[in-house]
Amino acid sequence: MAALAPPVAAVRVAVRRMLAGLTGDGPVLVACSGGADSLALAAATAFVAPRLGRRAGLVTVDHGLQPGSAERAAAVARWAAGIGFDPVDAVPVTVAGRPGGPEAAAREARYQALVATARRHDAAALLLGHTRDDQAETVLLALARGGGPRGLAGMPARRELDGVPLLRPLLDVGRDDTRKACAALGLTPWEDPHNADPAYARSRVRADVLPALARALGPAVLDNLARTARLVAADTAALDELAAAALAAARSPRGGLAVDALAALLPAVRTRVLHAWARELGASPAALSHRHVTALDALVTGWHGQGAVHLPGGLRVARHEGRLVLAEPR
Ligand SMILES: Nc1ncnc2c1ncn2[C@@H]1O[C@H](COP(=O)(O)OP(=O)(O)OP(=O)(O)O)[C@@H](O)[C@H]1O
Repeated sequence: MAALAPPVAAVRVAVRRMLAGLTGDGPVLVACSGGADSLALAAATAFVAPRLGRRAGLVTVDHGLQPGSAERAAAVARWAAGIGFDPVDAVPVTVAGRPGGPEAAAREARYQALVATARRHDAAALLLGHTRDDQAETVLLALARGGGPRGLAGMPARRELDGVPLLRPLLDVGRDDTRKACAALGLTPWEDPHNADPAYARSRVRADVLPALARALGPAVLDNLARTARLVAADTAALDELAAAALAAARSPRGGLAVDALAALLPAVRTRVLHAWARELGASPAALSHRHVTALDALVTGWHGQGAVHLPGGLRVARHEGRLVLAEPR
């Protein structure tokens, strides 16, 4: 018997690690575009899941944005059914008419369809094919955009979306390995033209910035960026927990938050408390910026009788009798 190619083994090990601790009886569902990352993930899951006593399903989304996209989705679904995935779904979505740019709209439509499919099948988890390279790109983009620790924490290996556990087993596997794994298994990945389109910041990071960094600083750069994300994610989770407890303790029985309690907090905890509270009041997370939180913070730490702070969604927060309170809309 031919020896197992190391990249194939690396992807299988990563998937086995992630699935080993999974609870729930339903199938695991691989989100597969047909690209090298999710194709390698799918092939590994088809091998590993049954050996762990789990059913493996696959879902592919047709964004309908390129000629031939329906055929691509159908080809992925045929391949999946042929190697034993069950259930297999090819789900068409409508991207036009959603808010945000085309990339954000496609992403939103994709996640909605993926999660809806996972719920329909009572899936134990939805598996995504993001790799260490994707993580490194995410961290660099967040750094360049001033995203703060939450951005630098990158993509989590596990999180829940609408009750569905989203898992990213390949965050420690390089894109090189997913390509090599596909080649070793005789699989031909679909090349998404968007991935090479210089109109997208992520494509430019992928094609120009990361290779330049690796040339200048050595190939460990990718690993180091991904490790940075893990370290920051752990710190961020700890700060979030402290902030949740501090928010509960700062609530005033008369409504709003007590300024004294807020003033006693460390700045990193206080800004998180204010951010969480503003979201609770109804400010949309996407529109809530550093500037808004800084203005709220000034009501606590730089008080000089200033007026109410305006938050997204027409909300106004004022300092009143030692509390931060939601002011009446004008
Ligand atoms: N059309 C799709 N249908 C199903 N899942 C998708 C689709 N597009 C992306 N995904 C899932 O989201 C993950 C990230 O996709 P994205 O396009 O951001 O990265 P990528 O590196 O190009 O991944 P891939 O090589 O697998 O296409 C994919 O690995 C896959 O799990």
